[in-house]
Amino acid sequence: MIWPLRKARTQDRASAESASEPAAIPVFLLTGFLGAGKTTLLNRILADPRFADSAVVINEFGAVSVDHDLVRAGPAQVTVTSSGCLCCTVSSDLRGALFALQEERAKGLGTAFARVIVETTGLADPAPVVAGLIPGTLPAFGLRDHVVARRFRLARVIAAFDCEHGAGPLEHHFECWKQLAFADDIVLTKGDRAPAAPWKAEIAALNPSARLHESMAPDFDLAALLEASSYDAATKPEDVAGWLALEALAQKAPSAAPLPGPSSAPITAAVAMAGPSASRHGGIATLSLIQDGPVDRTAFSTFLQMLAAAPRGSGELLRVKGLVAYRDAPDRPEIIHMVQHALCPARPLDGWPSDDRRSRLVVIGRDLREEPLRKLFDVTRR
Ligand SMILES: Nc1nc2c(ncn2[C@@H]2O[C@H](COP(=O)(O)OP(=O)(O)OP(=O)(O)O)[C@@H](O)[C@H]2O)c(=O)[nH]1
Repeated sequence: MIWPLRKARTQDRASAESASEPAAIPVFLLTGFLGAGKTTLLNRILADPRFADSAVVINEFGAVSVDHDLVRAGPAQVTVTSSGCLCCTVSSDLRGALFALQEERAKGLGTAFARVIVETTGLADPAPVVAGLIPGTLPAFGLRDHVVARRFRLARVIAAFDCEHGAGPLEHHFECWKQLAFADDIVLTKGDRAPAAPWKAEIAALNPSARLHESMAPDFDLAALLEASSYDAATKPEDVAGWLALEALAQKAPSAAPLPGPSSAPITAAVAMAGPSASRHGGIATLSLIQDGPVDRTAFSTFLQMLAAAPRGSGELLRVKGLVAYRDAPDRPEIIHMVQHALCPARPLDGWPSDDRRSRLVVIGRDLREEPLRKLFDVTRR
């Protein structure tokens, strides 16, 4: 007789608490290597009325902002973190962004949202980001982190994998491998450019628990990616628990420094990822190329072709993205994408997406030679 009564009282208290405490907002981490198709997937999600009530956190690095101009956010609230790569600044940037979203929500400001989608940079190591979102894994700093831990929960990790250009990153960039290992869902992209089938066995062996989707498949439903759940590291490949434990150790140590990435090559390009990012992403740097006004169409096309044809000895080119306007159409900028050395079709816009009307490109690569690149780009202004 006593136990049922006690149980009932405990349940009463629990339900009273849950009535006063709003349910934690699910956070979906969207990851995948440079150019894998994260922003494309995010734009698809944001264009779907079922997910219009999403807030978005975008991480960009480099001296010039490009990424958030490529997101077609619609009514979604977009927060940009830009002090470094998310995996190196998770404690400050991501938790800070979530706290700010929560504060606005509490004050009734901003657009109401039912979930948060965080798009990481393509080089992000998912371990610190996931660790930062699982309460108790990384140290909490003050009220902010306790609020974030209570009000948000990591729901799913979604990784995009590029069937066309994925081989190089998977072989040479450990981040790519790790992004797949942490994922609940892996979206195979660019199935229109290269078949997805040959990748399935390899990816399933890497992460047997992940659900595989093909972004071009007629039955691909975005709702499957964004379903309510709680991230469970225990269901992932064994290494995942080890990487999370290492993050916790590294951050709890008094001289906490980010764990280095697999490469320790020196940074040579101009805008190397600042501060701690440099040690995690050793050797990979971002270079920003900016023209205040529109550029010459022919000269710019030559510039891109030369970049695409650049021999391996001139550095490892991983990604080029940006917004460029031509002199003959200064109010209709075009979105430029290159994934590794492959130029993607440019997408013209009806107008500038923000007040920043500079033609600007971000070039990401390893051991890029800055001077020749800048000189080549300067020609586009003449
Ligand atoms: N043909 C084709 N192109 C795609 C597909 N998905 C993405 N792309 C193109 O690939 C390029 C890179 O796509 P993004 O969505 O910007 O890739 P991302 O992962 O956000 O890239 P980062 O910002 O560098 O991390 C763009 O030109 C896209 O249009 C796809 O399924 N098929």
